[in-house]
Amino acid sequence: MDKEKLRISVTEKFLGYAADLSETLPSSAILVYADVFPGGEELARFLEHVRGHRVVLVTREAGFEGPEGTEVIEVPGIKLTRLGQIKVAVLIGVARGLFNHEDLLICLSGVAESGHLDSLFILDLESEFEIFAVSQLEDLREIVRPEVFQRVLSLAIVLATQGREGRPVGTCFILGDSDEVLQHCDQMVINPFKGYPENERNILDPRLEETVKEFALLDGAFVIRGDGVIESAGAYIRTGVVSEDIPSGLGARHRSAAAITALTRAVAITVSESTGTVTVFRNGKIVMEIEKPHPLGPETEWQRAFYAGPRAPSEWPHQKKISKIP
Ligand SMILES: Nc1ncnc2c1ncn2[C@@H]1O[C@H](COP(=O)(O)OP(=O)(O)OP(=O)(O)O)[C@@H](O)[C@H]1O
Repeated sequence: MDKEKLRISVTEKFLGYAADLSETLPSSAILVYADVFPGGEELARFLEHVRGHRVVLVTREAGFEGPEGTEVIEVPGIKLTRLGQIKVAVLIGVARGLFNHEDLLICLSGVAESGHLDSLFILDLESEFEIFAVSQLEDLREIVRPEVFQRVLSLAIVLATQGREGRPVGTCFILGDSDEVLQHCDQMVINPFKGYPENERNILDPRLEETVKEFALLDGAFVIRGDGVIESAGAYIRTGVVSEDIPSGLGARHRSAAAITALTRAVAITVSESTGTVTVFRNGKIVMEIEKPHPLGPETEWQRAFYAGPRAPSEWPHQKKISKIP
């Protein structure tokens, strides 16, 4: 069989299963990893099929506008595992208020740049405690702007995956409730952000990316206000008095991150130097862990035949046509 046809037919089959399931299950949304499509045609047919259902497209492409009637979640431009992509998308969705613990999601994913969908997950957010404790983040918007959470999560994933100058990096970002957080912190080193005007130290400013990555090499944690202003880097969290809720077996960085979220309303995002795992903490609990993807081995003949690579959504030839679907 022609390789291109084979890839498209697998993707279409998965889209077909998802469409059938959306009729059978009381699902609240279908999440589709949009970057795997070789063109926009299959998606256009799918959207016609599932008209009336909520479809959320997940993409690594900045500024991508989905076809009319769809919502878009932008995930970091980093290759993640299939489940990793879904986890990050759900996490950002919850932080933005798009999903909550009552949602049942049908999720379609695939290997980044493979050009086809190959995985279907059904996630009942209330019961997926092994994957994420969604309810811990539902009030997050009250203290952290969603775009700040999204930005820091992306930075953490980039640091975890790429490290700095070829070396792994470990760090911790504490977001929100920063006045209270600072009450539990001492400086490990001189605070490099001290004295700068607020508009020059906001994490949403893309010009700060390299600075933040550089200061991630310092011992200690970043303390960031809910609106993105970085209050401190190199902060040491005093973890003397903490609740018993904190998971056992954590190292000092992860333990201090859990502790500060038990003591305040902040959310903490850690990057582990030893494993490359990104962990999100709230209320002293682990909300989600995103494992570092392992580098792929040499391609097999089957993979070469199959993984021809998709086009970016903006390059889809049918982008114009599908944008008309209500
Ligand atoms: N209380 C704390 N507050 C802020 N940072 C801390 C604290 N304790 C440890 N750290 C930071 O964590 C670093 C690593 O500590 P440790 O290896 O014990 O933690 P870990 O949780 O195992 O993290 P990793 O997985 O990154 O190794 C320390 O060098 C220090 O920079």
